[in-house]
Amino acid sequence: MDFFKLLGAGAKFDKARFKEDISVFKPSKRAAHHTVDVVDSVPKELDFFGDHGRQQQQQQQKKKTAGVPTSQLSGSASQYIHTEDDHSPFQSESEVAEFLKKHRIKVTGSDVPHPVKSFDMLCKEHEFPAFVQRNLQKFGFRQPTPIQMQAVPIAVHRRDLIANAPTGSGKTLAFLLSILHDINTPEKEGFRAVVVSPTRELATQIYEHMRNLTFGQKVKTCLMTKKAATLQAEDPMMRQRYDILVTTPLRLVHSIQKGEINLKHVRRLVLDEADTLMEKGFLEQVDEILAACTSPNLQISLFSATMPSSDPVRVIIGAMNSATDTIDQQLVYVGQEEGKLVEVRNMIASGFKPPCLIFVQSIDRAQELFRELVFEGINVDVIHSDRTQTQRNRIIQKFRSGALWVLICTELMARGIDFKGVNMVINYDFPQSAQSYIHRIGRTGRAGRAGKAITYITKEDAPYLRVIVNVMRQSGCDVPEWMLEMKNPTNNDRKKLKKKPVERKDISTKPNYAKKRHQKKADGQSKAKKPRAKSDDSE
Ligand SMILES: Nc1ncnc2c1ncn2[C@@H]1O[C@H](COP(=O)(O)OP(=O)(O)OP(=O)(O)O)[C@@H](O)[C@H]1O
Repeated sequence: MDFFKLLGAGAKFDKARFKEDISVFKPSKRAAHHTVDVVDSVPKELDFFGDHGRQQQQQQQKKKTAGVPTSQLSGSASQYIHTEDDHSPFQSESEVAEFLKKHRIKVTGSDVPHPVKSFDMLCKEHEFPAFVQRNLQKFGFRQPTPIQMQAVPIAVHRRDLIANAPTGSGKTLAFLLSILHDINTPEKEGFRAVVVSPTRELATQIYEHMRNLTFGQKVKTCLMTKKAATLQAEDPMMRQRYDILVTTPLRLVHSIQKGEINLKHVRRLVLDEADTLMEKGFLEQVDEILAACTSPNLQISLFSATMPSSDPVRVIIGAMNSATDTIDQQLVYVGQEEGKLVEVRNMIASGFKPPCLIFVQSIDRAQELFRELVFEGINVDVIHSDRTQTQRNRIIQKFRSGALWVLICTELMARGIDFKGVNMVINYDFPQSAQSYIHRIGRTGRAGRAGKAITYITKEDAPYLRVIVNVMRQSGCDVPEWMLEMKNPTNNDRKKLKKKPVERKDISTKPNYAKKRHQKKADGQSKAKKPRAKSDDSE
């Protein structure tokens, strides 16, 4: 059977150019004789639907809408933000069940509080202070997204919570509102709420969001930077001035270890991108933070777009991963490593719609790609954890303002960062896990906007391709049948990939002799360079 005849939307394979590679993608014998159960093959923690039925429904729906421009699909922005005509309290449990179904909200746990239909209902029923509703209006939040409808009422009832909702679906506002319900006036007893997030960029974004929500109020939020930590260490009275802390784990652990911070009054702890924070490296730090939060009233909330299965009250927002309908996901086979540069250059030459984020798997590769693209006549820069904080802040600000068209980045930028208008994400290097894929492509298609995600595949990536294909299929993308017949990587393969990325040739169009000369020079310089410090960032 010629599997490549079956190529459909979502995958680009130049059969003439790569004819020798076709065998790499031949299906496993086992798979070729079975109907593939897509839901089964998606990692358990990402199977948010848990029902194959919806999967098929989605595929049928997709077929019906084939050919319709992405921007017209399912009302785009309305994917998360539905305007409810009826704001009256729920009359019966069956009405609640219907509402949850309509908004694709799944809740597990006992005695779960009802969702709310609007911010008005939320603020009235749960007695939020008046400024919250005022500031929601002021900053343009008219109608809650599904995660906000359900997670906030749960949290205000002082329940521990695990919340899974797609990238760009408003999780930040959900946990900030839950904190503000409890902590909305200054009490001068030090931090009473802590939000932990894996990167400084994300922490800054959360801090700014909270500043907007508390606009005009005396309740104070502190972003734990090096400077803030030093100031608070020098003057312990400073610590009493703040009520809410937003921090990265390592920064907070430093302060705890030096005895510069007291978390005994903390009664709300939020872990954002919680699955990352539960991974080795961060977990030890999170343990230490938990040990320092000694209040018997401590309430913990975990938020992420990807999360392993476990128990407490759990809210799952149905759109499985990221902006299901709003991200047009494509795979492009490029053969060898060199094929990627050809693709990127073609894209630039043929005109593309910036802003665009390009993900690579290491800092070295980010720099290499930058050196290649800097002469292409586009505004491009590169961000990773070896750049200074000032540089990182400036680059993000430039990218946000549109002054930068292309931003090359490492995994550092994969999570949480809210660039509203990103039109395209390119996975220049194949992501190391389904989770990484979901978060990376989730930088586009946010809050209902349309976006495009392109993933380059080389021969070396073929054994792992199914990981992404499963996610694509589960989010309703058209995936050619032959891809679904490919072998699933074993759990060991997955673990291996997660630990160490695929080895790749340098990104370079320089001839070999020039590379050697350059390498000699670089070796000489690196002897003088000090080793890279371990940072908070997840790379
Ligand atoms: N109720 C709302 N109405 C309108 N816009 C909203 C609403 N809630 C959030 N947004 C906007 O949606 C965007 C995405 O929100 P947010 O960054 O919280 O997503 P997220 O779910 O945390 O995504 P990720 O998993 O990628 O971190 C933000 O620009 C935010 O301001």
